[in-house]
Amino acid sequence: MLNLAIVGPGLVGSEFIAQITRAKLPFVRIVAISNSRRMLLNANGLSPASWTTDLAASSTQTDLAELARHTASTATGTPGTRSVIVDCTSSEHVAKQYPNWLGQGLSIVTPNKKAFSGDSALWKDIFESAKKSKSLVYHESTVGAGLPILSTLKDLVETGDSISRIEGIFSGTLSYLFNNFSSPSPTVASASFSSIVTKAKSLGYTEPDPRDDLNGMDVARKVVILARVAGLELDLKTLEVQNIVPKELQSATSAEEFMKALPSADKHFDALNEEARKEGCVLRYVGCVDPVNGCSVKLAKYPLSHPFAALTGSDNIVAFTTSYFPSPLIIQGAGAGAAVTSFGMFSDLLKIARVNGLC
Ligand SMILES: NC(=O)C1=CN([C@@H]2O[C@H](COP(=O)(O)OP(=O)(O)OC[C@H]3O[C@@H](n4cnc5c(N)ncnc54)[C@H](OP(=O)(O)O)[C@@H]3O)[C@@H](O)[C@H]2O)C=CC1
Ligand SMILES: N[C@@H](CC=O)C(=O)O
Ligand code: NA
Repeated sequence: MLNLAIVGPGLVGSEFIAQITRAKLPFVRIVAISNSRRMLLNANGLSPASWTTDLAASSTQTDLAELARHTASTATGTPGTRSVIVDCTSSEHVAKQYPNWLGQGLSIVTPNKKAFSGDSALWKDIFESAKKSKSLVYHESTVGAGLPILSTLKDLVETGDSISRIEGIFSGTLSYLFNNFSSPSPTVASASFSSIVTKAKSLGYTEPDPRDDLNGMDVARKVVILARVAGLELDLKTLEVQNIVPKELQSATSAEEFMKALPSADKHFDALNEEARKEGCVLRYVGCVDPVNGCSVKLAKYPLSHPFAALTGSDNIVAFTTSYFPSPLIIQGAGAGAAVTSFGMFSDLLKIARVNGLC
């Protein structure tokens, strides 16, 4: 069996529960669900049909240490059973628990970027703890949502390839935003910048706080994760990141206040777009990992003939230039949204099931 604790059943977490419920896998059971306030624990399995109302009615306050103890204990003394915490939050506090959880024999599946892009000491602790306790950590959805970007990179590295450059559009939100706002087609009249951000939020592409997308930090975190999986030492603190939020909006005290004020920046973005258009280019927000020339995260102009200019929807695109692939290996597709993100987490879960001989 795989006994799951779902931490953070928000947009992505509830879609994940829906996907595993639809799949009716006989070896998967949810033994805990917790949001930031309440939790449900049941070693025999929670009801996937009524978890929303059950959680809302629960009088048990969230206690992550108790949740971990409970979840780990459901596998104790039961050969062939593994307990997995599925962290669907964007919380740094939750991410900091991973080394301890892994040490208790719990495995981790997560789309939360915080643990892998934060302090490099946390990265080391996580993987050392996992190795020591033979626990598993999978985080495919932290880069390009469900697109097989990290598994491909890991395979390249582990088969002895040498990475020359990883370049791409890694934000579903910024892809959707600039594909619509800065279209290569002269006949497409773009909607206002602020209204496209609002649409991206309603489609579930943005971070819980859309400022984390627009300030470049979401892409920066992905670039750090890619660099580290490629074997480089990179830290958020030393990476140059272009924040596209105009200065006067940077002091907004909440996401709501920021979204309300965003239309005042529309003229600024219109001017940037017009400047690119006059040069025969479009605007795209791009991340790059380059072991020799350095890593970067910035808004840049691309000619209409460039593959980045032809992107549509919330697509991500990544080009790996390596010794094996001097003509780059390219992965492209929807890179944000609850369905594709959960797909990536579900595939990670199946990897754990395979290691355990369950499928
Ligand atoms: N949307 C996308 O396309 C993608 C998202 N991701 C990542 O997926 C993750 C989830 O995003 P999303 O579903 O949009 O986020 P939501 O804001 O919808 O959900 C977050 C959930 O986390 C819970 N939570 C927050 N802090 C804690 C805590 N300390 N303890 C327990 N639960 C907590 C919240 O509980 P409460 O309701 O009580 O606050 C809520 O249930 C993020 O890390 C995001 O970066 C990754 C790839 C793509
Ligand atoms: N907000 C992110 C979600 C996935 O990581 C994005 O837009 O790509
Ligand atoms: Na991915």
